[in-house]
Amino acid sequence: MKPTQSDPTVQPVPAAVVETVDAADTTLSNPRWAVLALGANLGNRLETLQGAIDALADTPGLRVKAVSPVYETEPWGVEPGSQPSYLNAVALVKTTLPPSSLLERAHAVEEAFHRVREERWGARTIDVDIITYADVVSDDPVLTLPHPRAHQRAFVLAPWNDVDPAALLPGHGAVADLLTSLGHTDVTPRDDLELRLPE
Ligand SMILES: Nc1ncnc2c1ncn2[C@@H]1O[C@H](COP(=O)(O)OP(=O)(O)OP(=O)(O)O)[C@@H](O)[C@H]1O
Ligand SMILES: Nc1nc2c(c(=O)[nH]1)N=C(CO)CN2
Repeated sequence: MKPTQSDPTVQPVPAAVVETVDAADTTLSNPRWAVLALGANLGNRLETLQGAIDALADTPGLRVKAVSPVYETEPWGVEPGSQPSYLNAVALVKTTLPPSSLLERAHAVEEAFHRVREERWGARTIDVDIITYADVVSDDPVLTLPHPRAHQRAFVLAPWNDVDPAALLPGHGAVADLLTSLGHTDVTPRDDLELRLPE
């Protein structure tokens, strides 16, 4: 960090101290893999998914490394026929952001696409969930890791399995096995649609 020129109260930090602090901050040199699930069932769903992926890619400290195929999926957890169907996809990212900052960024992206939170599992322009962050396990309700319902959701497991067939869901096992037991229930690949990996 450089001292600001304009603030006379800020003392210059000796270069050796900066180096020591940076070296201790393992996140700077140690990006973590995270799996993000995206879903949209209002508005122009594909455009919104792409916009959300592009916005995530514009985040300092975050690189989008892979984007899954797109699936058309039946709304999960609600009365059948009560909501439009979703488009779902998964993005694999590498990030130096800590989990809490990644969640903040996910929420900022949702807000940018006018996500409204009214009811649980209500229809939405965009939802960005953190499915895993490295091998972190946490039961904090603000950020539960892995996502507590990911193992029950073919709309997460099917696209995740496509981009990472060897993936493991901490505490639950291989994604491929979870998907086999669950079946590709209510999820259909949309081979006519494609999300771009940001440059
Ligand atoms: N792994 C996680 N990813 C995203 N949000 C999480 C996670 N764990 C806990 N949360 C919390 O859940 C709250 C509700 O999130 P959200 O409104 O996206 O839920 P939902 O998408 O409707 O349902 P679900 O949590 O079942 O996917 C968020 O404010 C967030 O703090
Ligand atoms: N098909 C589908 N159903 C859902 C989805 C979703 O993304 N796709 N998200 C939910 C809350 O996260 C609740 N139900």
